[in-house]
Amino acid sequence: MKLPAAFEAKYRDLLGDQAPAFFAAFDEPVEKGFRVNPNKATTPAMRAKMTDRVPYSSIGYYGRVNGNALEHLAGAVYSQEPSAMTVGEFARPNRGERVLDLCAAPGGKTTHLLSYLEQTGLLVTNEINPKRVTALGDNVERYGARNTVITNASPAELAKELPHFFDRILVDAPCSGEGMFRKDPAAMQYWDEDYPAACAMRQREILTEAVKMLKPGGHLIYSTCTFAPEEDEQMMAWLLRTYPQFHLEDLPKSAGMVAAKPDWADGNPELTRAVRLFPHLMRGEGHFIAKLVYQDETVVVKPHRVVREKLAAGQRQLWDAFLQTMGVSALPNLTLQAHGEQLYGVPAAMPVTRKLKVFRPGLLLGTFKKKRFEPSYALALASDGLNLPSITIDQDQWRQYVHGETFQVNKPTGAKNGFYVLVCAGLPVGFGKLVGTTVKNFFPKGLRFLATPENTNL
Ligand SMILES: C[S@@+](CC[C@H](N)C(=O)[O-])C[C@H]1O[C@@H](n2cnc3c(N)ncnc32)[C@H](O)[C@@H]1O
Repeated sequence: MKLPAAFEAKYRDLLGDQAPAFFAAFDEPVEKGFRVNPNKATTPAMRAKMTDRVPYSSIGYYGRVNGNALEHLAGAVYSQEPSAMTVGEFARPNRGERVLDLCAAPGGKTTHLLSYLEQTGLLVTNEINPKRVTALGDNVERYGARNTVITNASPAELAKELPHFFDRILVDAPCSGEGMFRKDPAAMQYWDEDYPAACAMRQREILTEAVKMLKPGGHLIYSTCTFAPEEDEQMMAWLLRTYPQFHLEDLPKSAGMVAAKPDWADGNPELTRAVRLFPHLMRGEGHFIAKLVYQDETVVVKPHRVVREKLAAGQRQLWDAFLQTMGVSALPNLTLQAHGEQLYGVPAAMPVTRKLKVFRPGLLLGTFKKKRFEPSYALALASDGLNLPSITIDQDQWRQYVHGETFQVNKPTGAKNGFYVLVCAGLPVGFGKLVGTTVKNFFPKGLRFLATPENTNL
């Protein structure tokens, strides 16, 4: 692979006798990987693929999955390059925590964090770029999150609204992308020898805002997919010098990971606690990860006001009537908020914000039509554990469903006409409306495609 000459010269110098192996790795094939979602069912097709486990992740595997397969569309698997899985593993949140993913699209790390939050606590997942936030929304929807708010804000805008609020913040920083040259050679187009320094300036701005949002005792996880010391060791050295309240926590180095290199920055030995991933030393692309703990006794954390319910009396009646047909009295840990005709369930832990650009204030529950409530696709995908009425369909019926067709089912004994979550191989795949033995199709029009056994094979 033809690498930029200045890149080669830089790393020949930095890596010394390791340089030939490093450059040779650029001509090796890229490792593919996928994660399974522990909050969803595991299908037989998944089990057949879960043979070569990524050693540092209990939910990660080497191998490739098909984006059109049932398991992907229903959020049971997520395609992710194996090295990128280290970030979610080192960032691993505890149940109930308030977590911020500050640079989140398209959502690889966000879906990983969701796997460990198990629908508890709060995940605020943010993407500054309005064009990229849609993909983040799609992945959060597929993963079936009920504890997530998606914002489309700058780090400074978020920091104004949510000071010292989070237990854990992930900054998966925009970077010079050198670690992705092998996987995505187009990344080289943007690169010149000054690019890492320009990226570092932006990373310092992002980190300056991120530190304002951590609770004392909270954790900050910083990651890049570049080899550039300016954005890796030097960024962490700058942070430790600027904010003495931060300390690096030691990350275990396994499966070919190596310690970060103090002599590529200011010599601070603490930097060895961070991790570097080199493609010539492990099965994956280039990454850098550091985990910091914030210890500051002087910070006064002000209480945050939680979001209140907001919906008109008529809307409340329609929602209650819908819940009654579903046989449940309420959905746990969600505050109802109508935005026009759309009803959202806002995670109960979400505080009031005033000037934040919010892309999704929570889980979209559905839409108020004239005299009825129509449940959303997102609610069906997030329905694991909610005990909503369901109808089991087979793979042929699922293919008809994603193509937008109506289809026939064996009516479950005593089943009334109305909305049902359709479940295929244990996975909720969307709503259907049962009328007699016919299922009317509520699969989103924009997602429909002609599915065959071949093109939907996992
Ligand atoms: C490495 S990517 C994130 C990948 C994502 N975490 C994932 O795992 O799928 C970095 C993201 O930072 C965003 N970004 C760019 N400039 C930013 C800024 N000034 N503040 C915050 N995020 C920024 C980019 O739009 C991009 O989506």
